[in-house]
Amino acid sequence: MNIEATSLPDVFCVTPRRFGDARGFFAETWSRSRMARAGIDVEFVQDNHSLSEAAGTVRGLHFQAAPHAQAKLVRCGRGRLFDVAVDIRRGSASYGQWVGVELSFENGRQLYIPAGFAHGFVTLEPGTEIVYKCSDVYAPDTEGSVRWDDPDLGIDWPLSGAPVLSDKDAAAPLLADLDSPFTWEGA
Ligand SMILES: Cc1cn([C@H]2C[C@H](O)[C@@H](COP(=O)(O)OP(=O)(O)O[C@H]3O[C@@H](C)C(=O)[C@@H](O)[C@H]3O)O2)c(=O)[nH]c1=O
Repeated sequence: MNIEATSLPDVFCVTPRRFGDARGFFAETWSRSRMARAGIDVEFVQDNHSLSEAAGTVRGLHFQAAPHAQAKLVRCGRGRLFDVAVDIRRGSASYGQWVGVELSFENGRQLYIPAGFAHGFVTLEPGTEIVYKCSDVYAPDTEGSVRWDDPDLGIDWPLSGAPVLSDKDAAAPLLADLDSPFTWEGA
C-alpha cells in the first residue's frame, strides 16, 4: 500500500498493492495498521456506495459538522471520476484550497480526506460507481455544502458543459457565505 502526500496537508493519495495472477488481482483496500503506520489514525463506521448514470455528474461539495464530522477514504468501484477535497478549516494556511485526483477502477487509487474538508467529485464515464468509508454515521442535521463552482475556489473540473446536479447541490452556498464549523487545530 503506497500512501503519498498531496498538495494539501492531511489529504493523502493511497494506492493499494494489487497482486495479479491468472484469475485477476487481489488487493487490500483498507488496512488500519498500514494507515496508522503512515500517521493516519482513523476508525471507519460506515461504507457508502453510489452510482451515477451519466458522465459529468457532480456530487458535492459536502461535509458533516461536529459531532458527526467525517473523514472519508474514497475509491472508484467502476468507471472513472475526478475526486476533490477542499480545506474549509478556518485559520488553516490552505483554507479554500483544493486538491483533485483521478480515481478509476483501473488505477485503484484512493483519496483519504480528513474531517474539516468538503468533498465532491465529477464522473468521467457513464455508469461510474464510487465507494467510500466514513468515520462517522450519516447525520442529516449536521450536513453542509459548498457550491461546486464557487469562483473563489476555482476548481478545475474536467467537465465539458453543464453537470448533472441534485437540486440541493445546485442551491449550495459559496464558501464566503458559509460560517464553516471547522477550525484548524494546528499540526
Ligand atoms: C450521504 C447519505 C445519504 N443518504 C440518503 C439521503 C438521500 O435520500 C439519498 C441521497 O443523498 P445525497 O443526495 O446527499 O447523496 P450524495 O449527493 O451522493 O451525497 C454524498 O456526496 C458525496 C460527495 C459525499 O462526500 C458524501 O458524504 C455524501 O454527502 O441518500 C443516506 O441514507 N445515508 C448517507 O450516508
